[in-house]
Amino acid sequence: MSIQTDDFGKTAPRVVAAATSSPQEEALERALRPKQLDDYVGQTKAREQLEIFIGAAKKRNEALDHVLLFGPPGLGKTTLSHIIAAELGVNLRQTSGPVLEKPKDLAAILTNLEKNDVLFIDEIHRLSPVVEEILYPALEDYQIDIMIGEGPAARSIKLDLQPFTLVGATTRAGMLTNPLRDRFGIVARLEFYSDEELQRIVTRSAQLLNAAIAPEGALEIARRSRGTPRIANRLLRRVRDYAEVKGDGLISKLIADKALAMLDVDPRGFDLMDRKLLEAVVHRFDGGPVGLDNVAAAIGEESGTIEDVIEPYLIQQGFLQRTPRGRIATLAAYRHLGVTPPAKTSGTLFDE
Ligand SMILES: Nc1ncnc2c1ncn2[C@@H]1O[C@H](COP(=O)(O)OP(=O)(O)OP(=O)(O)O)[C@@H](O)[C@H]1O
Ligand SMILES: [Mg+2]
Repeated sequence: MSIQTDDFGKTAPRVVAAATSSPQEEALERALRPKQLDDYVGQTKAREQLEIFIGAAKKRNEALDHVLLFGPPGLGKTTLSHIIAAELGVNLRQTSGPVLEKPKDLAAILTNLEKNDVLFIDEIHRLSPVVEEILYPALEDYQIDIMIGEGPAARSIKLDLQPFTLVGATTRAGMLTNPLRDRFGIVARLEFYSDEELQRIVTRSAQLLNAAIAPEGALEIARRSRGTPRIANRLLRRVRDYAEVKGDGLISKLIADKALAMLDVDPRGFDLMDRKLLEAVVHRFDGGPVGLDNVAAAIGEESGTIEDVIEPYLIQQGFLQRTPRGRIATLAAYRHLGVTPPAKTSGTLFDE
């Protein structure tokens, strides 16, 4: 039994560069997904760690320690979980936090795992407390307590499980309960990719899609993908269409540039929502600091989406700062919008 995990609870309002994927896109993504650690570009730290721990677990014929993968959408958490199972040479069971409604849903999956299998729970921060409860002894002692029968005749029995590895993925590590977080032996934070890494991903994907691409064309797509492989692959497909209709099929820098401009992806890779957010902070809140909820109301977006999907890249790129008093637009944000920054600037406000 494997469970589809599509888009539970994820909002994907952005047409151009939403980092979350739609069900149709899932199928396309599967085709482009690297299958081995060697093909997994970037994330050097996470990859090196996993290489060692996977090697050691295999040598001892033991289950790999439980792994928590966290980071913004589209950076390769699901991909990495599949690779972990493939490298270990074991089965992968896939489910997600919101799908597991009752303890028995999880119990059914756990009791069916074979020795050293990988159980992948996506959006693990959305597990219900009662389900999480039965996960603790499973993770620690490979045992679960389940209730048999109902009413006065009900009793709890202990079941032994096969040793297994839980791979949990989340965009919000902060929302995990402490007892759950503490049970992961390996914690890997996925980072935004560099232009060069994304260029390699785009080039590889173009090959798989049989699309002709110039290195500068691949770089142009890479530079405008918000550090995110999912977006890079998505832009590649759109640019390929453009190249076929408006050009001779080759994805050159010029073609990529024109296609991306048509798609409203600006030279920094920001899309409409990114610009809307920066504009709101700059124009409506005088550059901040402004609280997340106020920004959310101003741009008509859920605060969770802003926090998980939109702002991490803006912060990483130095266009926005997250402070205890709220969000602040940096000098780079003013420049990007072509707005003159206010004359009076406190020192901390604009250190880039
Ligand atoms: N390191 C990588 N090398 C090559 N391609 C990658 C890499 N990481 C991700 N990709 C590509 O990006 C796509 C999206 O990755 P993936 O689905 O694993 O992201 P995710 O982190 O699970 O996102 P979400 O949080 O939305 O579930 C994959 O289809 C894959 O083709
Ligand atoms: Mg995923």
